[in-house]
Amino acid sequence: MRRITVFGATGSIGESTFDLLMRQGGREAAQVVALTGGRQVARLAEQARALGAEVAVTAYDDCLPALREALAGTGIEAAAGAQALIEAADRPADWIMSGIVGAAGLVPGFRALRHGTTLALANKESLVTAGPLLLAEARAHSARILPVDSEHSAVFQALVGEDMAAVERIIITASGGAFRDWPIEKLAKATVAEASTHPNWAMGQRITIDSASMFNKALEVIETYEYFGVDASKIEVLVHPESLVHALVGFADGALMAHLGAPDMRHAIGYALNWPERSHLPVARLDLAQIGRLTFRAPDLDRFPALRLAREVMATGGLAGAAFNAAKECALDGFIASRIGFLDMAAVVEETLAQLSSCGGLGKAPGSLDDVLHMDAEARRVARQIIDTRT
Ligand SMILES: NC(=O)C1=CN([C@@H]2O[C@H](COP(=O)(O)OP(=O)(O)OC[C@H]3O[C@@H](n4cnc5c(N)ncnc54)[C@H](OP(=O)(O)O)[C@@H]3O)[C@@H](O)[C@H]2O)C=CC1
Ligand SMILES: CC(=O)[C@@H](O)[C@H](O)COP(=O)(O)O
Ligand SMILES: [Mn+2]
Repeated sequence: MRRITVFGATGSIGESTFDLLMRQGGREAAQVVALTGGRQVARLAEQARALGAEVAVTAYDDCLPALREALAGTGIEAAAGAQALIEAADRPADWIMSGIVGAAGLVPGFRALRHGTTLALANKESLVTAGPLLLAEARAHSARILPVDSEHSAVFQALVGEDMAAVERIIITASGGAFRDWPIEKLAKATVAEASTHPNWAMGQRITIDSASMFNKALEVIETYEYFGVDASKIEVLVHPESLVHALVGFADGALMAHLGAPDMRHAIGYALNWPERSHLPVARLDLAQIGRLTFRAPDLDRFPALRLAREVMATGGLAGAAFNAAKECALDGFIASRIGFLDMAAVVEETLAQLSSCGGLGKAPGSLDDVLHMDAEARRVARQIIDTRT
C-alpha cells in the first residue's frame, strides 16, 4: 500500500486532502504515516483515528497533552514541536502533502525530499523562499515535486507532453480577491473581516487576506518563476473574477492552452494524488452554456502594489524571495492584529526590502537552507521594527 503523510492536515488544504483519502478508501487503500496540525488537536486526533495514522504531530509543545489525551488507547503515537515535524518527514512515505501555511512549511517539506518522496506542494512559500535549493534537493534524491496551487497545477497539466522551449508565456489568473472593485480610498479602511472573505474559494484566513491584497498572486508569480524556470518577462497575471480558468500557457505557434475547472482544491490535490493517472474526482462539472460568459481584465498595479514588488524580487533574485515572504507574513500578522491598515501591508514589505537592500546581500544566492532561514529571521526583525514605528 502507498504510504502517505499530510503536513497541515487540519487546514483547508489538509481537510480537502483528508476528504479525498477517505473517499479513495481511507485506511484500506493507503498506509497513513503521519498527520500534522497546529492548535486544532481534537480534529487532528479525529483524522488520525479515521485514517489509522502511525503518528499525529502538533506543531506546538503546549498542545501535546491534549493530543495525547485525544489519542489515548488508540495506539497512535503523539508528538509535538519543530523536531517532531522533522521526524515525521523522516518517516518513509511515497506521497506527502505539504499543506502547512507560511514559511513554517519549508523545513519539513525540504527534509522529506531527501527520502526520494513525491511532494505535493501546496505550500507556495517553499518555492518563493528557497526555490533553487528545493528543486536541487529533489533532483539530488530523485524526489518529485508536484504543484498543488491551483494555477500551477493548471500550468503543469497544460504542459504535459510539451517542449518548454516552445513556451512563449504563462498566464496565471487572479480572482481579484475581496476588494477587486474597491477604490483605493476605501481600501485604506478595509477591515480584517472584510478581507477574510473570498469571492470564490474557501481557504484559510491568511491566504484569503493575501488574495485580497494580491500578495497571494505576487507569491504565485514568483512560484511560477521558480517552479517552471521561465524568464520573468514570460509570466503574466490576468484578473478573471469567475475563477474558472486557472491558468493558460501560450506557445510559439500562438496557441493558448487553458485549464478550466470548478473552484475546488480537490481537483489540484486529486490530480497530484492520482498522478500520472486521472481518476474520478468529486468536483462539480462546469456547464459552460449555463455559465455563458467568462471575463478577463488587466490587474491594477496602483491599487495592488504587491504585483510590482514581485517583479522587483525576481529581478533581485537570491534571498529576496525569503525576505519578501517573511516581511509579508509579519505585515499580515500586523493587519490581522489591527496594528496596521490594509494598504500598510505593501508599504511595510517595500520598506523592509529597501532597508535590507541597502545593507547588501539581498541578491546573494543562498548556499544552504540556513542562509534562507537567517534572511527570514532578519526580514521579520526589520519588518516588525517598521510596524512598531507605524503604530
Ligand atoms: N487553502 C487553499 O485553497 C490553498 C492553499 N494554498 C497554500 O497551502 C498552504 C496551506 O493553506 P491553507 O490550507 O489555506 O491554510 P490553513 O490556515 O487553513 O491551514 C494551515 C495548516 O497548517 C497548520 N499550521 C499553522 N501554523 C503552523 C506552524 N507554524 N507550523 C506547523 N503547522 C502549522 C495548521 O494547523 P491548525 O489549523 O491545527 O492550527 C493547519 O493544519 C499555504 O501555503 C497556502 O498558500 C495554495 C492554494 C490554495
Ligand atoms: C485556490 C488557489 O490556488 C488560490 O491560491 C487562489 O488562487 C486564490 O485566489 P486569488 O486568485 O484570488 O488569489
Ligand atoms: Mn493559487
